[in-house]
Amino acid sequence: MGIWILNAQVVASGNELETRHILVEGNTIESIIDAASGQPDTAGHTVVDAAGKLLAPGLIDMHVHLRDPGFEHKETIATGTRSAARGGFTTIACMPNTRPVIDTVETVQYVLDKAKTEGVVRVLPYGCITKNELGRELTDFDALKAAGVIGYTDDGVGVQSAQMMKDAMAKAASIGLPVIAHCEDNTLVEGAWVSEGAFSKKHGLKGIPNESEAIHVGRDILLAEATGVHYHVCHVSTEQSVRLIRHAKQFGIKVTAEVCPHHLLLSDEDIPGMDANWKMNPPLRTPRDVQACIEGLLDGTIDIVVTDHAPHSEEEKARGVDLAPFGIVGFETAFPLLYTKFVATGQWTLQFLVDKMTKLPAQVFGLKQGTLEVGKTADLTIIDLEQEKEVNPAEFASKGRNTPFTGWKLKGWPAWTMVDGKVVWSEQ
Ligand SMILES: NC(=O)N[C@@H](CC(=O)O)C(=O)O
Ligand SMILES: [Zn+2]
Ligand SMILES: [Zn+2]
Repeated sequence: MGIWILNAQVVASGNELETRHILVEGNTIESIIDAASGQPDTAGHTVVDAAGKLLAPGLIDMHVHLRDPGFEHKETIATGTRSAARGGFTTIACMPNTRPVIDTVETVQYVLDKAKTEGVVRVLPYGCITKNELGRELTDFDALKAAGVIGYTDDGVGVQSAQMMKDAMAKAASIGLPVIAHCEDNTLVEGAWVSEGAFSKKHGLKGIPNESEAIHVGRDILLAEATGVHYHVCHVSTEQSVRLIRHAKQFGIKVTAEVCPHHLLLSDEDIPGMDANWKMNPPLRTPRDVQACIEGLLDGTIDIVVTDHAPHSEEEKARGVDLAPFGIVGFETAFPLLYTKFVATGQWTLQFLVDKMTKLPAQVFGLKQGTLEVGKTADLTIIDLEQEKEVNPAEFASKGRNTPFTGWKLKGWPAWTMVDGKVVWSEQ
């Protein structure tokens, strides 16, 4: 007995949709048939009616924070993966800035075990570049790889020493895994929480300059060229970073990059006041930077979209902008935000958005998921492109409520998520 998904709208190309019936048996996509050839015999099978809704490969998010172990008051693997499922994600890659950080085989094992027993989506862990993310000593890359990490990163902080980064890249290159970099030069940031721009000027605040990010991007591109590593840039937010990555790609350097919905949709000029739900790292930059990120995504300089889902407790976010931690949640608003603001407005095709969240992340990180094909594992997402509702953090499956998008009226809400042939979330 399998599951027939009937009358699903699948992306053909551009904005063109085709109606398909899809049979899932066990954990596999058994057949995909053209609806024009008639209704299949569904006797003995479960039927899911997807009429009028988009069926896409399960969304993939290569940059998320699950907070487990150590910060379970912010999120757990159980709540974080449910939040991901609700956002239409079926594969997520989690950052190692937990407590303890993911810098030992035991912690990798803990995350993988917990994901298997309590998680509802695929969880791929990253391991730290340096022990405790302190930037002083490299972790055991070989042991972490054997334990199952898919790349190395000190996300949350930048690797300050160029020599340390070069050693990390050389080692990662020798064992065929990528280095994923949070790009931030601490000496240029010191205590600021917003970028240098209209908001910081208006309020007389010290601003974070664009160079604090781009200086690392430039440095690391040169180190990637020297070592031959696959270098992936986290949460690109500045015009200068986009320019450097574009140039590096033209030179054939193995660099890839990601951008978050908030850096495509918000600038520092949108910050309403001293509200920590608008505090994230990197900060919201100027409208010019937002434009550069959009252009970078459109011309392929930026390869993929990620959420950087970064839940914090309400109590932590209420400490005031100086003391509150950086970060906003992202799983449950990512697709509706980008669909409503870029696809429904005619700026991007639906195919472009779906590819940036499925096929391309799979390609960049060498995953077998990300496409809709017979014989593949059934990781699927049904999205209601027409349903319109307001962002309401009280409805989130995440423990985090920290979002600047509260009250935004959006379309394109995920309605049903399947991982490995099992329905892990359904609107009804
Ligand atoms: N993005 C954030 O603002 N915060 C992240 C860290 C990070 O992604 O650098 C976090 O762990 O909270
Ligand atoms: Zn980061
Ligand atoms: Zn992050």
